[in-house]
Amino acid sequence: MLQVEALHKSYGNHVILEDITFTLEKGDIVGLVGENGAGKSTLLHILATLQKPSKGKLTLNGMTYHWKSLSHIRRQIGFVPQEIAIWDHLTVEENMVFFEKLSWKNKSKEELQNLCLDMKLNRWKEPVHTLSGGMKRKLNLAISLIHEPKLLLLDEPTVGIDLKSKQEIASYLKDLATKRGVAMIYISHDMNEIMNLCDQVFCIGDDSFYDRLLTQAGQEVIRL
Ligand SMILES: Nc1ncnc2c1ncn2[C@@H]1O[C@H](COP(=O)(O)OP(=O)(O)OP(=O)(O)O)[C@@H](O)[C@H]1O
Repeated sequence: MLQVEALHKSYGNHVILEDITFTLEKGDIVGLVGENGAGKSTLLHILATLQKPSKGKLTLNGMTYHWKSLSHIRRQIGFVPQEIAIWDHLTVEENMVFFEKLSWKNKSKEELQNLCLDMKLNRWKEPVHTLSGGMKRKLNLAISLIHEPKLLLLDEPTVGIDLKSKQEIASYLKDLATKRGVAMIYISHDMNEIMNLCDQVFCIGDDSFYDRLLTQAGQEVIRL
């Protein structure tokens, strides 16, 4: 479903991503790990169409990323950014309705509320500024799923979320992958979370620390 061919990204002389090539199939859940500054968020931002690569070809479900016209690609992508991107002064309900209006799918309030409940968030009528950090992350996740994306890109989505909710969200995401064929790329520094959730793991950056750690633990690792 997703093909990434010979992707490069530089800022001036600073090469961040060099010759990245990989393929993702429907329902794949792939971890993306590497040390701070390895380029994980940069790669996810490019896949999410938020940054342009310096070179390389990207194809999603047969459609090539054309950087002047990305709406068809964007419809298929859900992105959970590292920074929480929600309206603090609105309630959970108002945030969900706001983002539903921006999306191209029509969802009833009941469906939107159920999505929050799937993320273990039950503060429907409460203003976001009264929520804990972990609850805001749950809302961030629920928002990314409103338009039923085919490819879900998650940048450290569960930082600060309690362990029980984390495990419940992981099983929800696994269901999305197996039942609806959603493919996911999941950045985390939590190797237990990565090993619990992901079928295989992509490692980037110069340091092979993660490769060794995960291989020793029996995880399938691919160095990009
Ligand atoms: N707009 C920018 N201009 C110049 N350099 C940038 C810019 N954005 C990111 N970088 C650099 O690109 C490199 C990769 O950053 P990126 O955020 O992708 O790393 P990361 O692997 O996600 O790190 P972390 O684990 O800390 O989140 C870093 O060296 C960073 O300083």
